[in-house]
Amino acid sequence: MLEAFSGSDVRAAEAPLIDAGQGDALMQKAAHGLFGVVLGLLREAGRGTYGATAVVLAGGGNNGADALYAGERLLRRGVGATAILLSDRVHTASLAAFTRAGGASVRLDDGVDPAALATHASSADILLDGILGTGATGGLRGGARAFVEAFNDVAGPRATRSTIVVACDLPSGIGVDTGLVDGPVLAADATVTFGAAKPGLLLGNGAVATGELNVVDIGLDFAVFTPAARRLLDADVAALLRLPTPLDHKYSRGVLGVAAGSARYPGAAALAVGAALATGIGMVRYLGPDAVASLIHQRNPEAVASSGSVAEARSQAWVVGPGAVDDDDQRRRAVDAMTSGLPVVVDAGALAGIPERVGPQVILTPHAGELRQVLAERGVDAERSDIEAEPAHFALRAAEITGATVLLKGFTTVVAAPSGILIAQTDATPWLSSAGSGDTLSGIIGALAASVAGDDHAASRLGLAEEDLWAAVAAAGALIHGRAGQRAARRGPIVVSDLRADIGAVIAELLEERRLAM
Ligand SMILES: NC(=O)C1=CN([C@@H]2O[C@H](COP(=O)(O)OP(=O)(O)OC[C@H]3O[C@@H](n4cnc5c(N)ncnc54)[C@H](OP(=O)(O)O)[C@@H]3O)[C@@H](O)[C@H]2O)[C@@H](O)CC1
Ligand SMILES: Nc1ncnc2c1ncn2[C@@H]1O[C@H](COP(=O)(O)OP(=O)(O)O)[C@@H](O)[C@H]1O
Ligand SMILES: [K+]
Repeated sequence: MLEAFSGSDVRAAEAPLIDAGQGDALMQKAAHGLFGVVLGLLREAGRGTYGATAVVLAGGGNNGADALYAGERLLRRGVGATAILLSDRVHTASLAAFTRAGGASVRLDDGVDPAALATHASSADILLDGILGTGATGGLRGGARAFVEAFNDVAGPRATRSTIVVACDLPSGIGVDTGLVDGPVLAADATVTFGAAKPGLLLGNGAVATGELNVVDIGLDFAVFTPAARRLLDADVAALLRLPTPLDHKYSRGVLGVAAGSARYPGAAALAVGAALATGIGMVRYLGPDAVASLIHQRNPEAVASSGSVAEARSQAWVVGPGAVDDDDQRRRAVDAMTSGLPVVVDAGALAGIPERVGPQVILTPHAGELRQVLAERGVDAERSDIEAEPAHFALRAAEITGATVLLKGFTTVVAAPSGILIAQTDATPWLSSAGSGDTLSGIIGALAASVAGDDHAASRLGLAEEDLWAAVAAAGALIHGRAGQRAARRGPIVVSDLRADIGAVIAELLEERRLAM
């Protein structure tokens, strides 16, 4: 599990080492880690160090010093590096070391055109962003802001620009603890963060600006601190997957009940059932209109269908709501499932009927528009854009008010548990933003919930409290869904109903990694 600690906790973890006179050693470790990642990126781009060019952006704090020391190392390896100083008081010793190694520098002050410096920066192979680190407050200001705006103008969007931007500790322009981007941001191709990840690297637009995340160990001890956000890694998801044993039968492997679909939206139920079955669950029981059951049976004859009640259809977990609108039977089933005490994934149509207070085993899976509605019904007014800007804040708020686990969908999926823990996944591809994609996600999460429902050790295998298991299950579903999307996108644009083969393949890969790690 990747754990992220707030800027103030990182400072507190550094404090004893700095008091012991090791501040400079920490900085050298950070710079060395950054340098190593840059070498790797140059190699990946098919470049050596000789003849390659780098530009170091240095702000007024220690973040600039890390970048300048990394620049010094690059210079000594034959990289042509120059520095752009974006503050009047750049760290003296690191600038001197950079200069001694042969690096020229230019200061952005009155009379210097940011666009000219941006053009210079955008012609380099590597741009090291040492403008702002954990000392950042608010959106970019002053010369730093002018430079980043000019650079983004000149270099164009990340996907098409030629310079590789490497953020030192965090991309300048993101909120360290929130990921909030308020104004321009220097989006990175890779971020090298020191000591531990910061929450802003995992959340919201900050996660988008982070690119590939590398954590460099500089010897800080976080044992007494609580992570402010987490990200599941492959090994965590693999640890949740349940392998069938010779003693298993279809019921012991977990049965998922699905009360989804309606005369108006039959397809959503077929997608949720298909995705659940693709995870390798023991059985899916479908409850809903006969016409929807027939559609499901065209692709999944193994689904067991009826028009009965939740109490009659014995299951270990439920999915309710996808495609279920204007259908009183489905509405009743959704409420029965949510009050049954069993884990239940609540999506789309069922989000409008959540009882006032539920437990963390109830997993809500809204997109920002649906979360806006859930909050509005409980007296919290927020615009959809507010929720998109600060997804973690609003997901936590909804979890606190309802008592449910809340998974907020988007490029970055944020999961908030009522206990206050946050898990954020960035495994998806924008190709997944298509109709029916969320129905698939609920099927995957529901199947995982059914298969871990009887596993008393699942939470502790991940180092989590029992009550937070459902947040991990939801996040694991998001990882599998996102990864399946990435796999499918290699073939071309995604057709959601074709994702099921990729879901199975992703699970096979995760299980294989687990086998190799044992
Ligand atoms: N401590 C350690 O031992 C280690 C720390 N390490 C490194 O130190 C970094 C933290 O360094 P830091 O505390 O110096 O803060 P940092 O982010 O570089 O700069 C803050 C300066 O920026 C300015 N500023 C602030 N907000 C702004 C804005 N929105 N827009 C524009 N300017 C803004 C503000 O100036 P002001 O505006 O207040 O005059 C302030 O002076 C950390 O991320 C890591 O890289 C590693 O080496 C490992 C060891
Ligand atoms: N920009 C994006 N990049 C990656 N994934 C996205 C993006 N936007 C949405 N998604 C994912 O696509 C799915 C959309 O779900 P949802 O909005 O409920 O669609 P539907 O109800 O049509 O199935 C979610 O899993 C969400 O995380
Ligand atoms: K930075």
